[in-house]
Amino acid sequence: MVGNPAHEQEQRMLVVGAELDAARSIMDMLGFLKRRPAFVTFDDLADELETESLPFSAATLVSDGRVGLGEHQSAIDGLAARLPTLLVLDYPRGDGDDSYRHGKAAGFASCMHAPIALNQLRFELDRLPAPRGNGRAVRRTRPQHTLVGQSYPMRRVRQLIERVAATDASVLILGESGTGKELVAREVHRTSNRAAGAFVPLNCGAIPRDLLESELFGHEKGAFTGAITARPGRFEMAEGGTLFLDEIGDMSLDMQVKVLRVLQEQTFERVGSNKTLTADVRILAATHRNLEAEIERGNFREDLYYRLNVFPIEVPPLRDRPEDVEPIVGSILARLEAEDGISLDFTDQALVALASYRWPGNVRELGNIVERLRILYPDERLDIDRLPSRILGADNVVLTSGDDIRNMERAPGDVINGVRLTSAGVDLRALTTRLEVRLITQALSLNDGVVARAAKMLGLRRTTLVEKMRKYDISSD
Ligand SMILES: Nc1ncnc2c1ncn2[C@@H]1O[C@H](COP(=O)(O)OP(=O)(O)OP(=O)(O)O)[C@@H](O)[C@H]1O
Repeated sequence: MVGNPAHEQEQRMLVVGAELDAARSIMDMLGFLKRRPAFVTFDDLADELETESLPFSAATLVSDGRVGLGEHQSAIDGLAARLPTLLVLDYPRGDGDDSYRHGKAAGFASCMHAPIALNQLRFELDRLPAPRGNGRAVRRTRPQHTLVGQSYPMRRVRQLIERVAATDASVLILGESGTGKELVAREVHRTSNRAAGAFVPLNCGAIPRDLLESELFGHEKGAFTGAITARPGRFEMAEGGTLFLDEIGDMSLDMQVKVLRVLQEQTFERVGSNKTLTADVRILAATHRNLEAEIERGNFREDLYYRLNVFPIEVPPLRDRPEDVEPIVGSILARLEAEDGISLDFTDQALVALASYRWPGNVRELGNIVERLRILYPDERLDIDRLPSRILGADNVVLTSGDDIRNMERAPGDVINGVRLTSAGVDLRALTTRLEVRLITQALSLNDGVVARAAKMLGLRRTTLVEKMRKYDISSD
């Protein structure tokens, strides 16, 4: 299935521009993203469109300001009607507003201002819709990198996104690593009135301390050793759009002061310059750290915390929304299959096992496991015995379905019907202990630590539960 020629054709991208040089950097990025770009000038576009079935899945149109979009209007309209088209405006913001308005009217799938970051382009490409009725180029709908899951906690997250998107408020996105904080940030941007501007992410924890300042604010030529040319920073790149400061908890105190100033005064300077620039940028920040604890430890500024925390969104860990596991697996499989044609399926038992696992690495860990299984078992339907041992380990009890848990009162025996022993075997004592500990802890927390009520819920005498709590060192608070 890999390398299916029809599929390769699906991935081709037509790039339209005034001349090849103007489109060079976007062509390079598209090549890197395996979109097999083919270039055509505005002048030749009409001829290209004569072909009955275009061998492309999408198009990118680069307007560098010298050729206004209006000049080739009918060809461009024809293109946008046949292929989902990404519009790249490669000239200073403000100059091309008319062309941009025209661009919207011509029905472009998306519009971005240069300079464009690779991951920004990848994200936009993932969101492009399928080609419209173009014969040969019709393909499966490409599922996108979007927030999947209809569990109550995720519906709540979506409600919060909806509520805050329309405002310009700063948002602090909290949650464990891999829960989808960046996706939440992208969703806020996508649904905000800054959506036509850039979404510029920056992982503050991944950039060495001494480079972070110039990464954020840019620098002038000669500002420090190695600053051979002047460079804009992320604030400038995000002008009119959104800057996503990931892992803000890892930012040093002196950088926190500088970010706070932009939040308060909307101004900053490039490193090595005393010219003050203004920033029309919405800030979204995320962290897996407990910032209040970091404030107490003196690692995070309280004033910045309150500035950022205008609207907090907490993304729940995957173990708190097991019903999302199956749809997320489905969406990951569909997306990857659209990319390389390899399919994979799971039996119901395997899906239940995946949903019962604790997922310490959250959705990222789930995605990695699914990707690995596709490589190991392409085009197979996987049962429970194909899953990694840690998923079937003593930490995990496999239940037949969520309904069985809810029906426990009526048919307690059903809960264990789905437990399956694999050839790897199991440490029964450890498994039983963990099951006991888990159910006791849950019963206590569901009953606000009231032991008598928890005991009733577990069908135990109070004294027996107290004994077990002592044995396993479980406290009631
Ligand atoms: N609800 C979801 N539906 C589909 N995919 C998801 C969902 N949540 C997360 N993902 C995927 O999981 C991976 C990790 O998500 P993301 O990078 O947004 O997490 P994060 O919380 O920002 O992680 P970190 O704290 O490590 O930066 C990404 O590949 C993302 O596409």
